[in-house]
Amino acid sequence: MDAPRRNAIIAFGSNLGDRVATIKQAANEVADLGGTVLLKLSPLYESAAVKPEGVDLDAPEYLNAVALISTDLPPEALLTELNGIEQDHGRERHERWGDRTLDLDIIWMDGVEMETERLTIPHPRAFERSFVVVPWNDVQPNAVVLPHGEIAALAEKFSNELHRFEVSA
Ligand SMILES: Nc1ncnc2c1ncn2[C@@H]1O[C@H](COP(=O)(O)OP(=O)(O)OP(=O)(O)O)[C@@H](O)[C@H]1O
Ligand SMILES: Nc1nc2c(c(=O)[nH]1)N=C(CO)CN2
Repeated sequence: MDAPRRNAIIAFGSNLGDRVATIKQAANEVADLGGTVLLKLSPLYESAAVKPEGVDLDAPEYLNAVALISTDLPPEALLTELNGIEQDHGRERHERWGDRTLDLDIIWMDGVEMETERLTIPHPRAFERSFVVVPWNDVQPNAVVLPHGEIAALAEKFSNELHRFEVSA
């Protein structure tokens, strides 16, 4: 039987190195994954780094974006592929929420609710993050994820916490 094909939201974050190039390349690499189509990529947004102690204005600022994809990869296989792309972009893990060249998270997959040691979907912290919710609303403005509600309403609430990052041609 064919593997089920699902839409999913992938979040991109970068606050080290050439952030624009890294996110653009990573989006192309996600689009090139087997069984996967990139349906929409949001604009880039810039925001201060959120650390476990709160917003850190001394840390390099983040660029964030999200992609709406369609994929027949099962969740764990998709995570493995995303972790590989992070590694290819020099991702190092030191402390929690530490500065990074590239972070790729699975935010949501249609019809998937799971919590294992390796993977929680929907991403448990996504709905309190302006840098996820605002670009998510750009690519999927009709999304509703219970119990959180309409992504458009959450995005409206958070819209003053970050700004669009214009990339020159
Ligand atoms: N939905 C998810 N998407 C990506 N990774 C996840 C998810 N759920 C659980 N994980 C696990 O989280 C681990 C740590 O990921 P990572 O180091 O990128 O965390 P982080 O980005 O610093 O923090 P946060 O999870 O709050 O965004 C990953 O190795 C992965 O196994
Ligand atoms: N502004 C911003 N802050 C963060 C981000 C991020 O993507 N953007 N990611 C984190 C861990 O995933 C922690 N803090």
